[in-house]
Amino acid sequence: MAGGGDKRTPASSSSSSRRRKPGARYGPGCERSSECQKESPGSSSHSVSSKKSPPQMVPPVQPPKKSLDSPRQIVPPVQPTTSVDSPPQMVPPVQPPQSVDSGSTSCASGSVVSDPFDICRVVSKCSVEVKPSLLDINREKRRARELAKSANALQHLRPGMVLLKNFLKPDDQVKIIKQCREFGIGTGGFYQPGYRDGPKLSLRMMCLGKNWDPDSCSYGDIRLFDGAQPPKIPESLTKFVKDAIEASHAFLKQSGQGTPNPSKEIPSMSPDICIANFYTTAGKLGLHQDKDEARSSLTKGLPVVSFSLGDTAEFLYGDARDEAKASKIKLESGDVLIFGGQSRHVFHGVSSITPKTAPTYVTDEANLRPGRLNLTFRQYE
Ligand SMILES: O=C(O)CCC(=O)C(=O)O
Ligand SMILES: [Fe+2]
Repeated sequence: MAGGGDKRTPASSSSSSRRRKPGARYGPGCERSSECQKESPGSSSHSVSSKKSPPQMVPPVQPPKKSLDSPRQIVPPVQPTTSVDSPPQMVPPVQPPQSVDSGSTSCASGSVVSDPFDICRVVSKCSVEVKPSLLDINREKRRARELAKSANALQHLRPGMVLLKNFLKPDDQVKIIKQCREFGIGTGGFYQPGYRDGPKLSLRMMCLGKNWDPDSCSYGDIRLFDGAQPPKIPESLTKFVKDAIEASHAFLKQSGQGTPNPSKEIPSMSPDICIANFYTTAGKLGLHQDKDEARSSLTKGLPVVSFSLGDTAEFLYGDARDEAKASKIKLESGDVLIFGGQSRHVFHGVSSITPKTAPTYVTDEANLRPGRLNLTFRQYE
């Protein structure tokens, strides 16, 4: 969500300097205000009504303003349920004491509220589940590997934008999910961003490397509401990102793509930020631009590299914040989308998540909850 003031800010208006930037980044303020209420019970353990006044957090310290010249783009806000006068304050995640391993699920009632949010299911000892056989899982893994070699495995969507279908191998997907789960339940892990008296986003977010703050649309070294320092991006993840960029270059070099110098079209980068989003099956993300990284990174067009894991998303992208004009693609588990160079400021968002589309190695080996995990890697400077 380094959506340069243009990303995930919930909508509202206020004259304060910390007013929400409607439509910013994740654009939840506008598009998501109603979505936040729709989480399906199976997909999320939280159900917090936005109508109640949640306990208020210590007001976040105003982070230093970023030196971006480009003005933040404000989208006409869809009226939030919040009081216009009160400055937005982050709502602390509901904090039931919880040890994930000691059981955040109950046999009687299914999963219960837990924070930090666990993106994986805790498999209940007392429920009888019909699991796919190892044979089924292996068949699906084989299919994914074959698809990765097939004709449409790489797609040049527009200058600077490449889609690598099934790029992440099934076993690597499982490892990435498990790794994110560990980070996600630890310090600085997944939380549900929200605002006082306002809707909460129907996604959980966690940052690695640097923290992206939805309120100020800027990066910092610590998470303001709890002082947590985001863990560093592990080398294993960085390697997948570099491999993906190299694969995009090899693809662009191939005859027919007309790109003699692919690293001009998509520059290489060393990620030092990762924003992880977990979408429930009701999750969405409004059209936004990612532009909160430093100006040097943006002007070089250093790409955003996005990993999709779990259920399939309908992903929109285009030149304007206009869903009707946007192109649509499906992002499936294992897909890697890269947008840099001329497409670094492309508008993009997620219009829906299709339930029950995750492969069985994701649901039954990695135990990912129903929904989608998305990781976007960026280089800050
Ligand atoms: O979930 C996705 O595919 C997009 C996420 C995104 O745009 C972001 O984190 O900035
Ligand atoms: Fe984005």
